[in-house]
Amino acid sequence: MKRIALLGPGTFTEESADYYLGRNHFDYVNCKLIDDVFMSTVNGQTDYSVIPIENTFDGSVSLHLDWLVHEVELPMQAEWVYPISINLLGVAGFGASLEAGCSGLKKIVSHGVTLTQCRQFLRQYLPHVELEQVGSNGVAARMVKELGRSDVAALAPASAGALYGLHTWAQGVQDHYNNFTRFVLVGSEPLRLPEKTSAMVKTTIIVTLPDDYPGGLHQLLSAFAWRRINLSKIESRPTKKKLGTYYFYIDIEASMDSVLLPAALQEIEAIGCQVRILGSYPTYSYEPEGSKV
Ligand SMILES: O=C(O)C(=O)C[C@]1(C(=O)O)C=C[C@@H](O)C=C1
Repeated sequence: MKRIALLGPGTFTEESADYYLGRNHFDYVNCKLIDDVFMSTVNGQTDYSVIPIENTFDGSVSLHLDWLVHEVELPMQAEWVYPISINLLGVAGFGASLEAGCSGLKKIVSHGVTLTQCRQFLRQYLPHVELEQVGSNGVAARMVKELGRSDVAALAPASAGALYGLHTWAQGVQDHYNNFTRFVLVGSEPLRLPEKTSAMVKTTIIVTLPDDYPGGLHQLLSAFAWRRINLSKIESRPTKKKLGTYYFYIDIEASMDSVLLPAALQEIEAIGCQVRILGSYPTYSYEPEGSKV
């Protein structure tokens, strides 16, 4: 069985892995912090890591992209998206309805990204409550269970409530209904997900321009444009070498096995750009009741 490192248990990452990987072919290795997730595959304790990299509303998870670019050499081998439905979970007791302001509730624990995804909800219903960030939503739910205090609650997935026997005070409290997170599976060997069909192969690259000069980015993009290769994402990120210097993180809707993409990358290198390929990998879509996202 392949070993998969992920934030867990009781996290959205774990829920998404259950949907896309399942437990028949994979052993999950639970980690408390994202650093441990990355390092377990780097150190060979696991074959792959599952990493959340982007959310519909928060955009890129910068810390995780930075890990992939600066800290580790773990190629991307698959990508999937998963819906994020956030619940308010607690031990029985604070009891008052949300409309009444849950007046007994003093503290909410959650992952920072999840707190951001519930900002309007928190402002509207729980403005008096102290917020505490922890390394994952699973850790948040476990804390609430262990504390056993009715004035502390977690924002976490339904699976965390089931795992720790918590009461669900409110369901789907994220500010936006259409809330999805994109995850990548990284590791040294290619992997086709069992029983899932990939819609497309994508390639992710990092490009550094030789210099800051007029039209540099235009020149880079034209290598894709005239070949009619679609880019689904481009983001500039700091090189971390000097303030005001950037590289481009680019998702391309084409495979490195195609004829056109390697030629485009050669052209970009010929104009002096540095190109690093983070992965060329199948993407998988969430299909609720047969309809594709
Ligand atoms: O803590 C969790 O539940 C996670 O899986 C982590 C994580 C993240 O790091 O972005 C994953 C998806 C959600 O958007 C919020 C948190």
